[in-house]
This record gives sequence, C-alpha cells and structure tokens, in this order.
Amino acid sequence: MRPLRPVRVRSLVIGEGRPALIVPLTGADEPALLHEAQALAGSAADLAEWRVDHLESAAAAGAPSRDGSPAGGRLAGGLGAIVSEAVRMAARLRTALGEMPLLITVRTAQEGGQWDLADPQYEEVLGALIRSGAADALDVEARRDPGTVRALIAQAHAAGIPVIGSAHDFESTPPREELVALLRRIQDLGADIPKAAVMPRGPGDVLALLEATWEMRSRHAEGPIITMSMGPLGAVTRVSGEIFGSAATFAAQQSASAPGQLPLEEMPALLRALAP
Ligand SMILES: O=C1C[C@@](O)(C(=O)O)C[C@@H](O)[C@@H]1O
Repeated sequence: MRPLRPVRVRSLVIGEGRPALIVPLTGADEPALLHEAQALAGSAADLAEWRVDHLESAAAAGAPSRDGSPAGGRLAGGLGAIVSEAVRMAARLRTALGEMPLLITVRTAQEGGQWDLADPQYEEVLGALIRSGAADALDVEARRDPGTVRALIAQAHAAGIPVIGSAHDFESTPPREELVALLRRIQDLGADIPKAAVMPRGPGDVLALLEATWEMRSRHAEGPIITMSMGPLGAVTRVSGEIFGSAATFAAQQSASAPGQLPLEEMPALLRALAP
C-alpha cells in the first residue's frame, strides 16, 4: 500500500495499522459527560470525541437548536455564554480523560448535529475551543464557506492541533466519483484527515463508499482518511477500514452519536478478526 503521512494526536498515531477507535461523548451535562469520560479509562477506546452540541447547559444559555429559531435568532447575548460554558467543560473533560486524546466536535444542524450556527458563530465557538488548549484534535465541517474552513484550519494548526475535515449526508450516498472529489476537496482545504459519512439506500451504496475509500486511499490521499456508510446496512464499513483504507472508526459506549455505530466492547475482536 502507498505509504501516507500519519497524523499524531497526543500519543496516538492515526494512519498506521489497526483503525483508531473513536468513542463519542454525548452527555447533556457535566455529570453525564464526566461519567462517560471516566468509563473510557481501561476501555479499548483510542480517542474520545466530545460532541459539544449535545451540551444542554450551553443550549439553555442560548445556542439555537436545530428545531428552534434560525441561527442568530436567539443569540443576542447568548453566544458568549455558550462559548464560556463550552470552554469550561472542555477543560474539565481534558483533565478527566488523563492521557486519552480528546477530539472536539461542534456538529451543526446542516451536518446532522444539534445546533444551528451560522459561519461567524461557528467560527467564534471553534476559535474559543482552539484557544482553550483542551483539544488534541478538532473537527471542522468542510462544507461551510471555504474562507471559514481555511481560517479555522489555520488557527488549529498554529496551535498545533490536527484537523478532521468532515462532511455528512444523512439522506443518501453520492456516486463514487463525487465521494472521491469531496474527499480530495477536503484535503485541498488543508484538513489533515478528510472524513465522509453517508447514508446508504441499498448495498450498492455501501459498495460505492468502499470503492471511493479505496480509490482515495490508493491514489490521492496524502494522509489518513475516515469514511463510513451509516445505518445497519453500512455497519460493515465501520469494521473494514484496515482493508479499504479508513484509518478510524466511531463506536458507541453509552449512546451512539450516529446510526449504525457498533458497541465499543465488540470492536476489538471484530477489527482483529477482519485484519488483512
Ligand atoms: O462525524 C462523525 C461520524 C459519525 O457521524 C458516525 O457516523 O459515526 C459520528 C459523529 O459523532 C462524528 O462526529
């Protein structure tokens, strides 16, 4: 296989050997999040992903929800409170996780998450999280305005934080060539790890995702990539990364953050059994 430039996240190296096991933390408040973080100690997880948009204390402070008012509508005076709540919680999690690396993700409604943030608000929240020093890696939604995406990647890199550039389609799976073009575009924007999560409508869509993954991995990728086909039909793509070229996989500990994630405790045996 073509050698790629691996990505180091704290002491974890992504892009070599077994796909990294990423576990989302989706607690709605501090006790729930700290409980989830503590449960990761001694588990098979390699990386914790904090889904900031599940934080209800920040939502109560004014983050517009996906079924609430449009971005900006209820934010007057609220964004500062969201930011300080998110930064405070990030520091608590960083400490609770010990040596386990922390990926920070603010997933917005356009990409299947809980908050509805326009580009300037998104940039402000992520900028504060970068400056907090708590993130070992950062997720940036790659389909936002390219200026916003590039600015956030530059800020993260200046702080020594690698970026996962992500794109989601919860309705369907684009054709193989579109998926490859999407992953290449995310790479060209400067993300260290391009990521695509798409929904299959049949087995052919799962094959399209796997073919796109292998084409990207074998012909275009400069570093690791992450792909998955969601839902029960796509679960096979969450355990076959070492064969087709996806360098990490998301697994559920207490609750799944996307359809089709398999239980964390089953993943090591599955990955071992399928290792080429
Ligand atoms: O982008 C992703 C991938 C994901 O959507 C999945 O399908 O496993 C889960 C999310 O938590 C994460 O941010």
